Amino acid sequence: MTSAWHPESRGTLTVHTVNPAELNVRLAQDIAQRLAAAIQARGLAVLSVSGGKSPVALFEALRVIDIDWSRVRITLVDERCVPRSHPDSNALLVQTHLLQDLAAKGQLVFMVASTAAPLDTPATLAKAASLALTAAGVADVLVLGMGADGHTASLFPEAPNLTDALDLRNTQTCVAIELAHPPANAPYARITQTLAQILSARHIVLPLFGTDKLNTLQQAWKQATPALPISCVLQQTQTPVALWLAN
Ligand SMILES: O=C(O)[C@H](O)[C@@H](O)[C@H](O)[C@H](O)COP(=O)(O)O
Repeated sequence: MTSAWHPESRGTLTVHTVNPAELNVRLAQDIAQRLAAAIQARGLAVLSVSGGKSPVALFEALRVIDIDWSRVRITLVDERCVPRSHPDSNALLVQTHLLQDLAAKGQLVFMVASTAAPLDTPATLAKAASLALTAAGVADVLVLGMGADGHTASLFPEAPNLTDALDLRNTQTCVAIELAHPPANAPYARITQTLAQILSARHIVLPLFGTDKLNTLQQAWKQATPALPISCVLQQTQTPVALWLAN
């Protein structure tokens, strides 16, 4: 973000600009409060999380907060098509950093991304993940990340089926994404919630650190464009979105 640009809250989009050292703790508290309120209201809560590196500190801050984790169902916003024991598996990331602590043991409904069954293809994994998402129910909180290229979840600008995945009339909840040139740090086929599924959440949070991402955010702030899939989340007015920015 250029120093002159500070996004302001607008409509269903709330901006929290926070001291970087406090951001994950404050966001974890906000998420925990929302999950506790959902448990109070409906007897259970659903938390849907993205992978990547950014959420690790958030998961560590979240897992020590004392809510009734046995009533929390956790799903993945997206997953790499690797075994769940693979170091780049988002499922493993959640298992390692969020569920490590007893207090965070929860009823896990995971998007299935294990290649345990050798015949599993990204398409069959996406189907299995759709079933898991349906079983979990509407996400009370959905945590997004964003790449400097403007992707979110595994909705990458160059995904061959991006138009379908962004089409709000698409009734699929999860689709396979197979990129001709996947990111070097995670060169895998993926499965991802569709935009419609992401926006079915009751509340979306997007924590962002780093100037490169804030510069991308500034572009996405202007208009919705498939060239920056995150812009389709920022420009919609159906679902509350909270941006948590490090100042
Ligand atoms: O599986 C993934 O990689 C994530 O779901 C992805 O969408 C992530 O949120 C962004 O790529 C940002 O990743 P970082 O937090 O590592 O920058």
